[in-house]
Amino acid sequence: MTSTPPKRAIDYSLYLVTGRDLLPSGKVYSQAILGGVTVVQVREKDADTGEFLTIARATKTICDKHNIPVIINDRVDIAIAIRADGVHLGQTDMSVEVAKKLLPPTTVIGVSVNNVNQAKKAVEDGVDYVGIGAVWDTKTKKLVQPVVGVRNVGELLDVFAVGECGIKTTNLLRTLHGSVSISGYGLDGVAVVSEIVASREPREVAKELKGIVMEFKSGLSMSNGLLFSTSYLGGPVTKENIVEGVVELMKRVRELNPLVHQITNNVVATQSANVTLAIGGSPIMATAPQEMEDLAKICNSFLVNIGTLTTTTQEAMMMIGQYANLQRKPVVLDPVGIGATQYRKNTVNELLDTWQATVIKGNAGEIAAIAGSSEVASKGVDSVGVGFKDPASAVQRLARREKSIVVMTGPVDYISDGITTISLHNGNELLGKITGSGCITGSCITTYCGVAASVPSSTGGDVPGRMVKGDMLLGAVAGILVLTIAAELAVERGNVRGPGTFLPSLIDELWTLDTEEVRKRAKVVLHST
Ligand SMILES: Nc1ncnc2c1ncn2[C@@H]1O[C@H](COP(=O)(O)OP(=O)(O)OP(=O)(O)O)[C@@H](O)[C@H]1O
Ligand SMILES: Cc1ncsc1CCO
Repeated sequence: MTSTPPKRAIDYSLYLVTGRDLLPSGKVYSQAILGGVTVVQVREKDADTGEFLTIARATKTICDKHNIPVIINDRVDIAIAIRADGVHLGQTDMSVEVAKKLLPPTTVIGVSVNNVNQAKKAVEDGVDYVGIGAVWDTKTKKLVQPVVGVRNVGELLDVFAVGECGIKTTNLLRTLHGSVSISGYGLDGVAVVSEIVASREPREVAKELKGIVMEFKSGLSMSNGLLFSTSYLGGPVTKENIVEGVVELMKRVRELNPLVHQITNNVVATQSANVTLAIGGSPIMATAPQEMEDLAKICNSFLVNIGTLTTTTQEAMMMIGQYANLQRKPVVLDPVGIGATQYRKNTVNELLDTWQATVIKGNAGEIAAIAGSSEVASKGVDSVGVGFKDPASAVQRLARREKSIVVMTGPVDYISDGITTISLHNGNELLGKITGSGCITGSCITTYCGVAASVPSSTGGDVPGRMVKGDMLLGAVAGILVLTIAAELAVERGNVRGPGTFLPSLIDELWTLDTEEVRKRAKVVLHST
């Protein structure tokens, strides 16, 4: 009996797609490989057969020297001729079934997929890997299929795994993070074209890309795929640990006076800045796109509130989130009134497709609109009705889908990072009677998240590969608890006669809030979902 030799095991971490661009000297090639490229695909869409063969052979010679596998795009005959390690087939190329008949059984076969049905078909056909793409729009090739988008990759990963297109050093970590599937699968690697090929420093670029992929993969395996979970409260997640964590954050904000950038609406800008000051932060409300890059460098955290969206603020919002992701600093999204207009919906979708939100905060109507649920309706910026039947599950599901902390406000507030789900039962109904109480909640959350990164974990550090360091779940809890407990105190003081006198009293109580009061009053419930 003869047994078939095994296929070559391929490390897909950094998958370079190229062709003659890196030949003939081969120097750039070697540099890219030395920098960390783990597999090369030769893709030549315009070359005739003789030319393709020459390019493929030359590539194989260089890759063999470095023991790097070579995959041929589309041309099964060329793969056979040069004894390539694999073949990559597009949806309009030769079928997997026919390719398998022609190729030696040791040849790895990969397929490009763009949606779940194509991924399922590839698995049925018994391919060795799938390339999901294009994840971002790309100038490298004319796209014949729609862009998948980072937030939709996870759904495909639950079927199968690997890399993609349109990846750059600037969006790589966000791509990896945003693609984790609901059940915790991540990409095995990423396919890169122009970022390396068009670079003057291919070795350096490859090294940087490889470093990010490896850091992410190690974090994902350390956290059993739950990389987007951000709780490490210094021990088990208990009510006591949560409240002590909040107290620590209150002290930190007062000590560190974090700089908190806020693009917010013009209804609440002044009260948001005052609330930020009252809890110990330093607000800067800036909306010009031209200043976003500078602000991203100096601020601790960022709030994006779409309450009075304009084309200018929309542009600034697109920019600040990307810069925040690059700086690995927290960015909080408040999708005010998202259910009211198509413009708001489209903008929020575009923002979430472009950058990773650390926290998404909204009332029940806003959370339902983002989740695509019709269970809760909105009226303008307000939520209508009693809310979700199972609010804890609703926030947990959305947190998993968006890989972010989700906060849903209301008489009871629900918070989840996709793993831990908490409800908070403090507050006063006057909070529902002033405009912008949700918006100031966003300012508080952003301020505490800005210092959460600086609170060392007593469990011994952070999981590598996260978008931001620090316990962002705790930052979100702190924002809500501080505001709602201060509201209780403001009303109990006795000089509040209605919404008009409530707001200044609330700001006073935030200013003087004692950590002991928070320990005493915090009503925290942990949910097992
Ligand atoms: N009836 C209530 N009882 C106690 N706390 C409340 C009540 N209503 C709202 N809150 C608190 O007020 C804060 C804001 O929540 P709310 O859901 O009212 O925001 P919102 O609808 O987005 O507000 P806005 O659109 O005016 O900014 C939360 O911290 C929440 O706990
Ligand atoms: C009333 C209102 N309109 C746009 S933003 C805002 C503040 C409360 O969300």
